[in-house]
Amino acid sequence: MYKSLVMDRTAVATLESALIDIEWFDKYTIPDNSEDIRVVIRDSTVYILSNDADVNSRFLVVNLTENGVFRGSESKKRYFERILRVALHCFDRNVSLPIQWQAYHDGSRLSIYAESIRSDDQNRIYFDQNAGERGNLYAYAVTKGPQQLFLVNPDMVLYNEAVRWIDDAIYSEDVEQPPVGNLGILLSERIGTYIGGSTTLEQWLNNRLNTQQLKFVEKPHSAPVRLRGAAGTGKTQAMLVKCLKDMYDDESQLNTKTFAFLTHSSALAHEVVRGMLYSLDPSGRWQTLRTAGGETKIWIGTIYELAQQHLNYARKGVTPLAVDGREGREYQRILIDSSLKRILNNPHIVHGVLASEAEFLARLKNEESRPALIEEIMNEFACTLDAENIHKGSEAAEAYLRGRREKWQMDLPTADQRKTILEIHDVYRSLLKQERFLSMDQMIADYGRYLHSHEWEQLRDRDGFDVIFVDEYHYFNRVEAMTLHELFKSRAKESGGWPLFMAYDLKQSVNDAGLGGGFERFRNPGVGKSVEVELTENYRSTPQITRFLQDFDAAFPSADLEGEYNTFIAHSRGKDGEIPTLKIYDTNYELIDRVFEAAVDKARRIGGRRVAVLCLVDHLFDRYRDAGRISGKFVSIISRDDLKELQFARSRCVFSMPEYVAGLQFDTVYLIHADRTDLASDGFSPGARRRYINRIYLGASRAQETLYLVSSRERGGPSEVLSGPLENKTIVEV
Ligand SMILES: Nc1ncnc2c1ncn2[C@@H]1O[C@H](COP(=O)(O)OP(=O)(O)OP(=O)(O)O)[C@@H](O)[C@H]1O
Repeated sequence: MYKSLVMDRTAVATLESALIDIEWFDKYTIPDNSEDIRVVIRDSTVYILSNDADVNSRFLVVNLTENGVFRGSESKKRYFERILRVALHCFDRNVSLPIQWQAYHDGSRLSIYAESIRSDDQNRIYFDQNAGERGNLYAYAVTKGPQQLFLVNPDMVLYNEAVRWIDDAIYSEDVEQPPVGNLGILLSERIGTYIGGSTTLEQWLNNRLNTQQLKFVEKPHSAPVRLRGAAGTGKTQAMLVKCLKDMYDDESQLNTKTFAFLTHSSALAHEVVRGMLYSLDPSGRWQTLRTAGGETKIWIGTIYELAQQHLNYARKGVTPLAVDGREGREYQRILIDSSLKRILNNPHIVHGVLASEAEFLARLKNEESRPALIEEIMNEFACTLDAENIHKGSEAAEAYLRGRREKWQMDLPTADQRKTILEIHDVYRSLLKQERFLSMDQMIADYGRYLHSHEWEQLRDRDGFDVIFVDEYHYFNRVEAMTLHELFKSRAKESGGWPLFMAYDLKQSVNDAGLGGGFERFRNPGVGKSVEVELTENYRSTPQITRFLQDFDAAFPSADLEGEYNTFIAHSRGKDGEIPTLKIYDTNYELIDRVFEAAVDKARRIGGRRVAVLCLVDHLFDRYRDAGRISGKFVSIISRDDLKELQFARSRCVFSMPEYVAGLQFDTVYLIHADRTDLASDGFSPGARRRYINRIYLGASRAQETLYLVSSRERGGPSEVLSGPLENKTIVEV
């Protein structure tokens, strides 16, 4: 019924974190308790305006007609979410666009994918970022499949009609009263606001931070600092307090420094980090700050997004393959499986290279242990070959064949075995190429080269940063970590080193990315010798859950990882709660039925986004997600980029795997399938064992109040790693 929608920046930011249902798109109304934003209608345009809007503001204009952005779309909600994010990106410059959206620029025109790359239709949404030549963002069309930007032209008559009444709407007193009934919108908090609570920056600095956190926050910008601490010790919190404090301090002085806050996941940056910043300063002032020279003061996002900004891949028609989500990994697994099969049919390998490697060949051929083997190979590709830019025929390959291997790496004692892995890798790369996919590691390798180019040498003092914070440093592989110091402006170096602040907990990493390049890169991350600050008090979990985590700690291998791996878990600062429990069911079906019954019951009482069922086994996770018996009971998070789904949980619980909810916390966690079978199988190397234990630790440490571990007799009963805690009664069987 309306032809266009017009919103100012603050209204966009408010709606971007709101829960919007499909009904909202019938009327575009806002609840009347929202003090900051209001709706005004003029002709056939809806204006959603905040108190900040004035004639000089920049506006988002959306074409709602039949030829507009929702044309034929079943998923207006998702399209609209993306449009809002593009608007924030365009207005603030410090909000990045996830690389999976494949943003493509041409002059002021921009297009992105309208939906997840998992969806079949390849619709793209089109924008003009300088509509009417006054910096407005006009979302004007959608096409099936990508088209040349200059061929998709905006309807400017509609645009002019939409902006004609802006001034009038801003000063208008006649605000639309919302009808009674379901408006389809709930103005809600970001996920990070829930983690950060309602404590402001000042309160944190005056009386909340503990001594160690304060010590970290007060560190000067003259050397890199590494912040180590177990899960829930307040690493992210301390990093954000420091980031905001340093930014505001600089603003009140010379106001020259620019800051970057990097994480490994785009959604974590956008939902959690920004939400926590909003908690620290609800005015949101930090996001529009500029330096005296007019530069955006803070940039928040992933290193991939920075790489994409600089390399502009979308223009070149190649798609980076994201592997930290379930689908990306599954796809990678299929490619590795095909590559392996091809190699096993290659007589040159089977009868030549592996002629005297009967045992290894049998391992490659064994179909039963294939999934575990593929897992190992995937880790070898990501954390050694791709991370170090090693491939068949390259110079580095020679060193790979003969070099010494670290204990954490896949067990490949002979050159012939490694040669075979290189061959599999080579086939895998050609399969990727056929699909015009680029792995993230290849993208970062290219980015590393770009950062050494003359072009960057010219641009770094304009586009680089003075201070860089890196959360989740344990997810950064060696090559990614090496790009960090190239991102500084050249003036950032003070006497001792560069201001790089990194937080990590190697035990939370479910792959070995953080181990590549040895521990030296933590102590000296290429920008000078780092100073260590260790956090030891757990603020997330109850004393009972913390005691279980301490006990479980003994299951980790130690010694060989030079102290960086070990984090000390001291006591909890939380209130007392129940002792974590272990539940054992006879069959997988019984397990899943009972767990979801209980989880949904709890979700109804305390809210779905506070209850999580986390599965430890990939194939079971996939199977259950499609199982009719629990459908409708959960929202699933199958990649780190799905975090927004949490907001739609309501009375359903969250269903995911530990690695996709890293950085988050839940009141209640059911950690399912901590079964004996997994560690008992032959295919498990020491590395795979460590990663498995990391996964349990990561999952269990998401719980604040209540933790259940759940096993199935069908898969051998409780995992052996639980025997210590069971003996010490830090977990009790019920
Ligand atoms: N000094 C403190 N006093 C009270 N609460 C705190 C303190 N420090 C952190 N917290 C709270 O503890 C919770 C966990 O903090 P945070 O997410 O920063 O931990 P983390 O070390 O980054 O955890 P993880 O590594 O598991 O992601 C948050 O709710 C945070 O606000």
